[in-house]
Amino acid sequence: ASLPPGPKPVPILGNVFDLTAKELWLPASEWAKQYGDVVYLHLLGVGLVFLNSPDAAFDLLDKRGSIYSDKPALVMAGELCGCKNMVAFTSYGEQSKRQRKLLHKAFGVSTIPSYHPLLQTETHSFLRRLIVDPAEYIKHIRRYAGGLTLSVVYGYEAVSNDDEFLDLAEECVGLLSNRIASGGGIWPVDIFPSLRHIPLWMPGSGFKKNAMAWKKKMEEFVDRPYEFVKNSIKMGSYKASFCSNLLEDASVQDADSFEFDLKWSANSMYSGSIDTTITTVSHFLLAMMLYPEAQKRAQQELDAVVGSDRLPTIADRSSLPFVECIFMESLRWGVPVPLNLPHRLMEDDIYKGMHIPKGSMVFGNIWAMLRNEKVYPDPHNFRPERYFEPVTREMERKRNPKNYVFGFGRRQCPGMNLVDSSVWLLIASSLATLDISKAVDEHGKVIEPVIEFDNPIFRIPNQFKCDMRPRSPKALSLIKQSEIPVI
Ligand code: HEM
Repeated sequence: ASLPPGPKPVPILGNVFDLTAKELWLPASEWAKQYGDVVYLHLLGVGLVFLNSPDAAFDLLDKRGSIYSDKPALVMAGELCGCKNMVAFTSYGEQSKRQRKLLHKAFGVSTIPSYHPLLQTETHSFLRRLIVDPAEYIKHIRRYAGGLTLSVVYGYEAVSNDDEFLDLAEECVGLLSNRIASGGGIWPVDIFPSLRHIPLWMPGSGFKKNAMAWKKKMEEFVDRPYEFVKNSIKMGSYKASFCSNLLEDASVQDADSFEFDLKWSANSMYSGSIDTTITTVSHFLLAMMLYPEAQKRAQQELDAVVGSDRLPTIADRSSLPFVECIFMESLRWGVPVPLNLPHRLMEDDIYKGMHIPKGSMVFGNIWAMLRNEKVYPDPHNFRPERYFEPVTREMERKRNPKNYVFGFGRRQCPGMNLVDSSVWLLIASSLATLDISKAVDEHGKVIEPVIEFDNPIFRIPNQFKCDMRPRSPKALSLIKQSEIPVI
């Protein structure tokens, strides 16, 4: 069988550059139009495979998950910086299976309601921060996602903005996404592994010195919050959390590596939740600003169902079909992780007569799937009402963006059930209380947002100008009244 079709290899280093280019999903989707559902590209001895349709992604990443669930072994990020034990980086095998079992135990559909009160508290704090300083919305989303994860995972309540764990976590997530995994996590030492032996006194060894410092930080980030949980359990005063629940559940503690698995899985959730939440919520804000009719319609629905005397809760969800459409369309239109995270193929494979070589890095092209005009007519526009159009059951399932944005098969996002509640609540609560519109300059002129995407993995719109204010004096007092004070 021959290799899947694809573009001609570009000159060696040019190709590495291509891989780390901004918005790689755009050229990848052009290749999809030209070459079809499975596109192959060769890069310095490694095959890159793009799966451009749901069928191809499910057939391989899901149905053949036993060979498509490995992760590329990254020398710099994994080995030198110590990230290889984080769930998103662990190679497929016993360790990754044990870690994912712990994550499922904590974040399976049935456990999510136990987090509802916490989601509410964090959502309200987010709204309070947002109305004080709307221009810094990214900072507030980061703080929201961080605070939520610290409490869900460690039962730790951040009490101030300069909280030591929040600071440590932000520093480490920043290191991970801006330094260690920037440019797709590919470093010269990943291409020329012998560079790992370069002595520290030699020019060009700077990456190794950095790696040593970063590794130390990452380990601190893994150990300290975990020690906090263990100490609080010892002292007898703690809040139920992912860690405490599992530490008290003898049925999951059979492996010798239990503690190791637990503390690295816990930490992985922190890293997994920040950029993804920033992307998703930024796109929601952007859409509300650019499509005011959709915003109005959702607000009318909320006013009719929830009224103006209280904030929405998860219990209102089934009575708010249009808000649901806004949530789904924000995921579809935003495409938070457009090329998924790469999976590594563990054995040679044949698919529809094409030979896919062992060791290939396989990307699910979620961008192409969610911009498919056959499933989503007028795909570049934010049109939440599209989900009201009557279709067959089969199509109903097929067009639900939640089936794609969280990835595929055995590496699918373990946070997806949590996100389904947390981001929904954040969207519903923001719509109920805020008017979101384009900012206006000092001369009263509307500022058109400039939207660019610099991050190669997560489709995060660079910070844009936006106006967010309480919809009414009553909305303002609801935000202010809700539970704990602003911190
Ligand atoms: C806000 C929306 C989020 C989106 C769109 C999202 C999306 C994704 C995607 C696309 C993957 C890769 C799946 C694959 O390789 O096939 C992933 C992996 C992962 N996500 Fe999420 N995620 C979100 C939030 C979260 C949250 C809140 C958590 C933690 C509580 C989390 C934890 C993880 C972890 C640990 C992995 C690695 C799984 C593995 O490699 O086995 N994510 N996520």
